[in-house]
Amino acid sequence: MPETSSPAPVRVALLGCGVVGSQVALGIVTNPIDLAARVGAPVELVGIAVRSVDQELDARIPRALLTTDPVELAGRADIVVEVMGGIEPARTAILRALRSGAAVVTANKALLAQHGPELFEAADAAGVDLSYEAAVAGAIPIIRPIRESLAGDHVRRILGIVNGTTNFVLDKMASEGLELEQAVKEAQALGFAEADPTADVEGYDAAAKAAILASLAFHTRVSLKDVAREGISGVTAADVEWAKKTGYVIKLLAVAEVLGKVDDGEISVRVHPALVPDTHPLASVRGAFNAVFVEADAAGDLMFYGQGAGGRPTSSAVLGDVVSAARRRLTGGKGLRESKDQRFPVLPPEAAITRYQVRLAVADRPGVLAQVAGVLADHGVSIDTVRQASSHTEDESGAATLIITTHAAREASLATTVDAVAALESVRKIISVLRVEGA
Ligand SMILES: NC(=O)C1=CN([C@@H]2O[C@H](COP(=O)(O)OP(=O)(O)OC[C@H]3O[C@@H](n4cnc5c(N)ncnc54)[C@H](O)[C@@H]3O)[C@@H](O)[C@H]2O)C=CC1
Ligand SMILES: N[C@@H](CC=O)C(=O)O
Ligand code: NA
Repeated sequence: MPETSSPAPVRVALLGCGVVGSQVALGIVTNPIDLAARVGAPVELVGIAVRSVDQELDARIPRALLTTDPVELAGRADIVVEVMGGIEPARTAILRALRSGAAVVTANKALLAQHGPELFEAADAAGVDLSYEAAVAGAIPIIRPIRESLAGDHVRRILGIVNGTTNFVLDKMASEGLELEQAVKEAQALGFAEADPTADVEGYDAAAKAAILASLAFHTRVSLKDVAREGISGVTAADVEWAKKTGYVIKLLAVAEVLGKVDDGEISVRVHPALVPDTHPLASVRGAFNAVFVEADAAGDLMFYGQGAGGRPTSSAVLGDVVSAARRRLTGGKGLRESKDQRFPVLPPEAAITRYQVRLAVADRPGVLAQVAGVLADHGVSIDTVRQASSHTEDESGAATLIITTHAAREASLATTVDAVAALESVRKIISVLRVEGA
């Protein structure tokens, strides 16, 4: 019988062995036969970069692979998996890997949203893959569907719950009446939160993911600084309670949409807490789960749902990218190029079109509602619904509460209108202003 030579192993370097990295390592070391069968060659873990070689490690992960030099390790592998987080040394290590001809798999949305162009150019120049399925919505396959499956369609709008921590926190506030800080601590203990949870709470993590999704969906480079961002630290227990009473739930949403012609318009990309009707599919997304709702011209509405955070779920997306990159390594061919030919202008935040629900405390006397409605009309903002709660509310004693929901208008005119309403003598206080999406 002729002797067939077995293919050389595909060498994988793992940069980071924390919540995600440890699960990736376990996926490789505990599953070698399956991985080899899927790839067509053995997959060999050649090193693991960590901050300290004394860090806790699952006994199945060989300690001998540990190093504290991620940049050096990045130069001696066929595939480099970056799950350290942060900007440096992740950026330098990835550039080193790409320039040495290695494919890179990363979960680092913060890095991609800030330094994407430099990294994609290095990947294009080397003709290798730079894959990042885990960077948006953890385990949910969303990068590949938008980048590849929908590449022949026009995406009009993306509405996503893309941060597990804040969804978990808002859910805990609504269902168990927990305070925000207490719920954040639980999310940290469960491994959902970023190293600094401010990135989750203040919407930076979701904004980075929104930039990545918008870039792919609209074939335009969108970076973190293009995304209007507001986190959930201003959301109160009373907001959550009123949302429920008025038929909504509060979600931190990432919104990316084309305004105007689908192939020649302008795009708006933003992250903010929003009231979502309790009948909308996104309203039923609980805990740390994520969901991305995509509206495309030909495909219509699509929804992608699953675990958006956590070590094991996220490792599924990382390992999927590793298998794809390893297969390409074996079969040959260049990595996928970045698609950035459309160049839609990105609108400033004030040009976004949205709806507001304004909750305000007003003097409890006749004629006040008409006054407030008059100000809205003067500013060309039309009212969808008004609700008046009984006097002596919890928000302001001796006052009545008005809850006004507007029709869609430019963000700038809605903001000016709220200022004009606040200036009325009969208005004691604007208690909260929340945007309404998905209605
Ligand atoms: N935890 C999650 O649910 C998800 C995390 N991600 C992303 O995955 C990446 C990693 O996140 P986690 O695993 O949660 O972080 P982690 O903090 O649990 O782990 C980080 C690992 O990288 C190592 N590391 C950090 N800086 C290093 C340096 N300078 N040199 C050598 N090693 C270094 C640490 O020793 C640790 O092993 C981040 O980019 C994060 O945004 C993405 C999706 C979900
Ligand atoms: N901190 C992030 C982790 C996944 O990207 C989140 O909470 O979603
Ligand atoms: Na994903």
